[in-house]
Amino acid sequence: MKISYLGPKGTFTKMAVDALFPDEKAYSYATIPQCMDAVANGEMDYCVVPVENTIEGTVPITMDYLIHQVKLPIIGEIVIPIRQHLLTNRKLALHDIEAVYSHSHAIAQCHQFLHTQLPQAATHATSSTGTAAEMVAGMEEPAAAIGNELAAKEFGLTILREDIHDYANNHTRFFVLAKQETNVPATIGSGDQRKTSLYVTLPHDYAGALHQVLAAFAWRKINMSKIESRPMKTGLGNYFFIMDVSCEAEDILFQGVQKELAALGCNLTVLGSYPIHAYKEKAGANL
Ligand SMILES: O=C(O)C(=O)C[C@]1(C(=O)O)C=C[C@@H](O)C=C1
Repeated sequence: MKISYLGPKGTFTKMAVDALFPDEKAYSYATIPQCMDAVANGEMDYCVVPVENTIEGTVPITMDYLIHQVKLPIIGEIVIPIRQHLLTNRKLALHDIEAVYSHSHAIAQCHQFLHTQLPQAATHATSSTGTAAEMVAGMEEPAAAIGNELAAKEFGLTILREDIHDYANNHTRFFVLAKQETNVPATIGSGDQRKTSLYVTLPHDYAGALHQVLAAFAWRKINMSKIESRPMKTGLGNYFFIMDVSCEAEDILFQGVQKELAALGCNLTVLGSYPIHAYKEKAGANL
């Protein structure tokens, strides 16, 4: 089994891969779209991609690429705790740090820390937190990376400040994508708890359109755990809606929703029905 993930080493995505596929070979790619392409073109069996963070919300590149570019079913989900640390290649005083490197989502999770503790430092977005750690490891100038303990270990960095994310409850949700709906690998979980992700486009803009969509789920008592609007990229004000619901796409009630929305002229596309992996933090792990 081959799994692609956002590399190089020491990324949060790698932590998710290690939890989901402890015994499989994982291959690092430089970007999230490259991870997905590798599954679409058959190089890899699965990819693990970040989709949503407690502090910063959706990872737009993942959802946009999944919906507009590659059609890969979601076959699993994992949520892992995120601890952001300030990493340097030597002992430095905070006021001497001139630049901070990290993934844009990691920088966004630490805005307040950067604003109050490192006002002099320029921030630079990198393709992942692992890339930032790798870059900072080789720098002469006083710079820091934002990343996890795994990255500190992999690249021999010092943790100058621990837990610099602005809100204590910091978690990121990851999807497992496959080329087609398959038997889900046992480590992802067969789970009693399952979800379906989908998106809905409205036929046109009219009063109560979204209300009608929501009502189709509501009166069938299908619980919706997330709804988000994303631009259709066709013109200002044109949006579609991504939703997560707590049932299977095969559920008779869900099929009723599909029929009702079709009758209203809406388009409902299922992105996947999948189990939720129960993440267990390793005892003593500082991750
Ligand atoms: O850069 C990493 O370490 C990643 O795995 C990417 C990513 C993300 O895109 O949200 C994953 C988890 C954290 O929220 C920060 C960054």
